[in-house]
Amino acid sequence: MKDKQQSYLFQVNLKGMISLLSEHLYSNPNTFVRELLQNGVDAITAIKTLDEQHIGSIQVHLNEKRNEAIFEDNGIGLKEDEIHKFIAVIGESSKREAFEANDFIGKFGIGLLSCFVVSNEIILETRSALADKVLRWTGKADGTYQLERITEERPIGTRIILQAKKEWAHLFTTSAFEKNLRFYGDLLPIPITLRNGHEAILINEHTGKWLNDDYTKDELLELGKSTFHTNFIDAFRIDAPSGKLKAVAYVLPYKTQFSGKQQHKLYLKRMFLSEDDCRLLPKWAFFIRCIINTDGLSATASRESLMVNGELKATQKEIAEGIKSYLKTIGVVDPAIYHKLISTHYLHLKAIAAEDVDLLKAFMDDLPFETSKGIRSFKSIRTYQKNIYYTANIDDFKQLRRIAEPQGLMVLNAAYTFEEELLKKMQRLDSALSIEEISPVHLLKSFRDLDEVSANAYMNFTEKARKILETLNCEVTVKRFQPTDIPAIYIASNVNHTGKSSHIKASANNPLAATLGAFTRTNETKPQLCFNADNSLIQAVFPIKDSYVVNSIVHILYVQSLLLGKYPVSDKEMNLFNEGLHNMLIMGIDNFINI
Ligand SMILES: Nc1ncnc2c1ncn2[C@@H]1O[C@H](COP(=O)(O)OP(=O)(O)OP(=O)(O)O)[C@@H](O)[C@H]1O
Repeated sequence: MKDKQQSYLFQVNLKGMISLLSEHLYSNPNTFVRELLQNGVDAITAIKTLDEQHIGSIQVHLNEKRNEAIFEDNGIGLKEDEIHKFIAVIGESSKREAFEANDFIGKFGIGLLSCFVVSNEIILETRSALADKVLRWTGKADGTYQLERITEERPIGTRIILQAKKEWAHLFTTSAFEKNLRFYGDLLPIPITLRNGHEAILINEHTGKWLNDDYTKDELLELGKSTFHTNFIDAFRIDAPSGKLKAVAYVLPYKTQFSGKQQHKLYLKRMFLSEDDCRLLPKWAFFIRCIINTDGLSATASRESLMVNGELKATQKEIAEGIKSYLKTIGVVDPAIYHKLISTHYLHLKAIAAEDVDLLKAFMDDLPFETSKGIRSFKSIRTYQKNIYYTANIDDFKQLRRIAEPQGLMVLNAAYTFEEELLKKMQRLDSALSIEEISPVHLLKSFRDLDEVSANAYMNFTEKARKILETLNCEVTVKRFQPTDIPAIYIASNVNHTGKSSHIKASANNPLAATLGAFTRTNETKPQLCFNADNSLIQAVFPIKDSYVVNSIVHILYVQSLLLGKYPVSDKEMNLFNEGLHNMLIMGIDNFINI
């Protein structure tokens, strides 16, 4: 090597490059159908710059016996120098630098190579609108090509002739071609005809009418039904000028998850691009399906997604605004649809309302929430009582819902995503609202202590009960609480040393027992049995002095409270219960109650 710096040119392994671009860039062997349609459309767009009145058409001739397909367009064609320059140079495109570049679908100069996936060679026969010669170019996957002149008379335009490789012969049938031509070309503005012998099928007869703003709502819904095989709740239009984008959005008639793939139909310059929304829709719009056409956004080279750039981001915002503005007005425009929308998609609406104040205002009153009195709209919750109480987790809600009822409280379950956020935002919006988080501890504080006289009167019983339950590692308390028909509540401890950790797990099923279980979470380390001094049975048993009787009653009430709280009961506890019951039966109630 000499000292002086020298420049070298990269070398390209042509065969490798063709294989890379044709076989590995595109995920689908049918891509050639799209690429050839697109070249035909672009060639017709180009000839229209010479003759505005030109009526373009694309014919696909199929010869199933010979596994041959010919794509024929009456577009601008190619001159000899253009063939050398654009067809034979990979990555060169006549469309990129053209004045009307934005009108063309292609730009990368590689699309034609997709034909090598299904065919060993590509034959292109063409007559340019700007020259008389009819030329045939034959390109092979090894990177060689021949160019010859043919004498046959030809109209202006281009034919691409492909012979299917054996393994792809099944794609060269009328049914496969019809399906693929429709899939990619159903929105193209140039008529595409599939011909097989005498048979001629027009591929895109009625398409694209929805792009006209005069299409009615019923027609849009019909289009949605035939495209997605779904009877949608509603259809509305979205315009996004940044992406020169027009879309019809459809509201799904069933609940959807917050994740999972949604099917859409995305077209770029009316050529089908993807069933994915290519990030155009906001992440919360799971309840929406769209048919979209964009004339202003760019595809990636594989033409299977959109390039993420400034226009795409601006378009995303405009689409999100479009959906939101529909949602904000639908209640006024069509109350029936508004209520259907809420009852089907309230979870998604809550997600949107959590990030958009206007939507929060528009929807909040009608959004449903789970409460201790069943599912209620926010409006009915806020009109039911002065203060709105909510729990931020499901366990607290389960614990509170039964016990809140007798206290005359409605408790709202705000454990689901967004709900607490919604409530807090509502509070900020409307200072007249009083929204407060509540927990079992709060409610327990509302349980009244006994006055000194009652406490002394019940001391004897309480002490006895304390001793009895000591062996079961359980504390005893006495309070006054609602509902009065409940004699005692078992309060689980969540600390393992009690040996009753399994009780705590099961407690979520029982609001009462679990309520008090939560109480112990604060400082208590032992479970408790809380007697209700307002309960008539407890009032009757408190004065009993007989230790034998008290023993039986305490065991029965203890196990009954466990069962009530849906806590598991051990064999030992069950035996105590049975024993107690047995004793009571033997004694006969009149023999031991001092009344
Ligand atoms: N049917 C046709 N009529 C006229 N010119 C054509 C036709 N098909 C291809 N060409 C020419 O061949 C060039 C290369 O085509 P190719 O499909 O490989 O790439 P492209 O369409 O330019 O871009 P892209 O890779 O984005 O599709 C085109 O730019 C165009 O000049």
